[in-house]
Amino acid sequence: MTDDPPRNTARPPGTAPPGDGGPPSASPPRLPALTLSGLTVRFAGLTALDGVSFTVEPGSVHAVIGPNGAGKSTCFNVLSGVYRATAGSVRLGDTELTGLAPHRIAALGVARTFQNLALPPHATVADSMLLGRHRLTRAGFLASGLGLPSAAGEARRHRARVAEIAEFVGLAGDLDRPAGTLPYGKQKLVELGRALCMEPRVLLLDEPVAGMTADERRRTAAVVSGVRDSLGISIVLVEHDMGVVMRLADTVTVLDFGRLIASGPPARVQNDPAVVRAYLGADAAPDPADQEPTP
Ligand SMILES: Nc1ncnc2c1ncn2[C@@H]1O[C@H](COP(=O)(O)OP(=O)(O)OP(=O)(O)O)[C@@H](O)[C@H]1O
Repeated sequence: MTDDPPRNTARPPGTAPPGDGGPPSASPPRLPALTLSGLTVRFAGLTALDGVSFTVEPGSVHAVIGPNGAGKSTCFNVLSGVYRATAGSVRLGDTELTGLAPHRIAALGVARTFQNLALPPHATVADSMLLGRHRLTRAGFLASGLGLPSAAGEARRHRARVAEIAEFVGLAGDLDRPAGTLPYGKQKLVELGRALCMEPRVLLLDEPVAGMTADERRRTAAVVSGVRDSLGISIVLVEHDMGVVMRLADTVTVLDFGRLIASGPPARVQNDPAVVRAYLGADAAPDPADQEPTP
């Protein structure tokens, strides 16, 4: 893969995607913040998330990091509706997401990618990405089945939007290839493209660069920052690659044993003694409480 930044050929979210019917608007509406308040998840005696609260500001990249077992995936699974919170809430703007089924949360504009590839193995890149437009499709089963002009027109508009998004993520030349035959890094970009095809307001990225070569990591990081900068979509990023986290994130929240131990700009969080201790062990950084007071 090359390392060119993505070209801004995609329309911002909320500006009438093809097939969605509404008028295009010149300036995108202000996107809502995603707010987690006191989020707690317990599994039979184990507290995987313990009263976690933070806000993902609109149009920002918010990384959630922490050692293995810290609760990052649990947090993602609650945000996307796969797990139910034991207590606390998740809101997108004024809309309560807590307890909604995954498809309802997706319909409200929260899209996610998965840690492991979840692409249909034989489908082309274009068809895999079209799956992301399912909820925006208006033509009924009958109209599509009978090949009515209205359905054909809508299908054409969806394919045009898929082509725009493919260009944005750097897959314009791969649309007709079976997704399963592409290099791993490009397959992950197909997943990202499919999530963008949902015209999301919030994108949840679960370890987007895991298993990639250095080149693929750079390319994917450039696409992710393009999604924020050009499309204004809020991104929640769970990622173990600290280089990518520090480069991309506007805010970093650190979890450890299900608790939030630090949250703030990357440079500050990186030097937080509690974070250093969580990653490197109890002896790695002095606890300020243990230090002799200076005379
Ligand atoms: N469905 C489940 N049932 C029981 N325990 C679970 C379940 N999902 C997660 N856990 C437990 O909750 C804790 C947090 O797990 P989680 O997968 O959220 O951590 P993580 O930070 O994503 O870890 P990793 O970086 O290894 O993926 C762990 O102790 C894990 O074993």
